[in-house]
Amino acid sequence: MIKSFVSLSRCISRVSYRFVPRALSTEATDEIFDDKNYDSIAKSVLHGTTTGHDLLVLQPYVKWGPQKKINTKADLELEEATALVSTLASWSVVGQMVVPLESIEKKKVFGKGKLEELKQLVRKNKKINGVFISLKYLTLSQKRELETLFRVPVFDRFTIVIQIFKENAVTKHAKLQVALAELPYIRNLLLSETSNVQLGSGMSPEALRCTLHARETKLKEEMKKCQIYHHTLEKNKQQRKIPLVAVVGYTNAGKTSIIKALTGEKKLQPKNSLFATLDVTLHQGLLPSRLKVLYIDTVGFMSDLPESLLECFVATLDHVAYADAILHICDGSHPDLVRQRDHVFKTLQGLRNLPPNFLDRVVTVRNKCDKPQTDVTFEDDLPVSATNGTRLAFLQKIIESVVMQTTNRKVMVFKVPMGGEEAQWLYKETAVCEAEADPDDSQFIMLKVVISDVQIGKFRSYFVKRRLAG
Ligand SMILES: Nc1nc2c(ncn2[C@@H]2O[C@H](COP(=O)(O)OP(=O)(O)OP(=O)(O)O)[C@@H](O)[C@H]2O)c(=O)[nH]1
Repeated sequence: MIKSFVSLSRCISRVSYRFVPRALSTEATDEIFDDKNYDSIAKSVLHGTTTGHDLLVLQPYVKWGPQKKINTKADLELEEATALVSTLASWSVVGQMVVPLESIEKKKVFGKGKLEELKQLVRKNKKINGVFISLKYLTLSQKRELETLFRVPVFDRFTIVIQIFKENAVTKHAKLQVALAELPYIRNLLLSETSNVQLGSGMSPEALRCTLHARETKLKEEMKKCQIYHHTLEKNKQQRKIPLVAVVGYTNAGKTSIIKALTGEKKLQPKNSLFATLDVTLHQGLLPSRLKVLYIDTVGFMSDLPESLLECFVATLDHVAYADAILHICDGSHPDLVRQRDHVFKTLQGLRNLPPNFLDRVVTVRNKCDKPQTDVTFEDDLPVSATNGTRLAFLQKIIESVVMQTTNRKVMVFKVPMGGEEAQWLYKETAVCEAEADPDDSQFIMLKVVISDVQIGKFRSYFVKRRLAG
């Protein structure tokens, strides 16, 4: 099962067009990222390479006690870890195993006996030129000890995921986020243990601190310059013209596919790849009443990601807090559905500035219902399929009812003069669902519209009050 998953994701072409709305796209100028001093430091700990690595993937698994994980199985975690590696172009998995432990050893991760076994395995197998230990972080001393023992570079989840982020970041905004995300990791790793462990970069801790600080300042300045996207959202939020629907979910659940199906936006290119979307993008769609909405495609979630990596990306989720509806996409065919679903809910609840009754805005759908499903069911989740369109029309109705409620919109019928300024205003400012001539008076038209309280107020002051005053 694991093998077939890995080979499937390998077969999928990685060369695909990523759509970034024109106004939000900013080509990266590479000078900002080109910093030789910093690059040598980063290389010494991240082992980034363009030629890739052939990895042995080890999934440590605590059998009991407080470190034991609930809601998942070691095999599923191993599957996710191998899928992470397979996401990287020119990296591959040459071996994979779950390593049962009584607890995670502070110094060397594994106990003495297990370590000896692994050392023999790695040294004997010439195909292995790196080991991925699927834990959030390894300390510098753990990394160095294991690298000395195995004689190949050792990676943790941070170093693998940061590679994926680097490969997938398209816009300058995303590239800056990734560059900022790795700084705390490098700082913690290199500066927390300098007394016992060689830095490897040949720099004094002070020089290292200065280099990291200078880079952070430079990246943050650049980041400020490229906030176009956030301004667009902010502006929309203030004007509250077009409702926002944030689409969130575990990575690879089908967020982009659902948006593509709901908007008919042909350029969107879903990928069978983890963290394919790193740039938060906006896509316009129409609800059944012809009300326009903006769908926001967001960065996929994944559990066991280091906090420093998430922090930068949580900023991209800020707008979720003021979205009018939140569409939570789950992959109903995934064996680890329960853990993935829980993780997304927990992350959502941890977001800043959440409005009261935030959960009332969340519509949870169980995507990929065209595939064999895991046997766990959640009563309220709507089974849909982005691939064959199952229940998408019904989903749009649900989104509409949530949006209508949160934005105080309602359906109203206006009888206005045919071709008059009231009719023009209603066509411009509201969503007109139906229009028909008044059967009793052909000079008038009946417009059925979706209109917000604010718009009703405006209509009154523009037309009704004026008419009464006149
Ligand atoms: N069978 C089936 N496959 C689907 C469905 N929806 C999406 N997929 C596939 O699932 C994979 C991931 O889809 P995406 O839409 O890129 O997923 P995502 O959640 O946006 O992924 P990230 O950007 O990595 O977080 C792609 O190979 C899709 O073709 C579905 O309803 N049925």
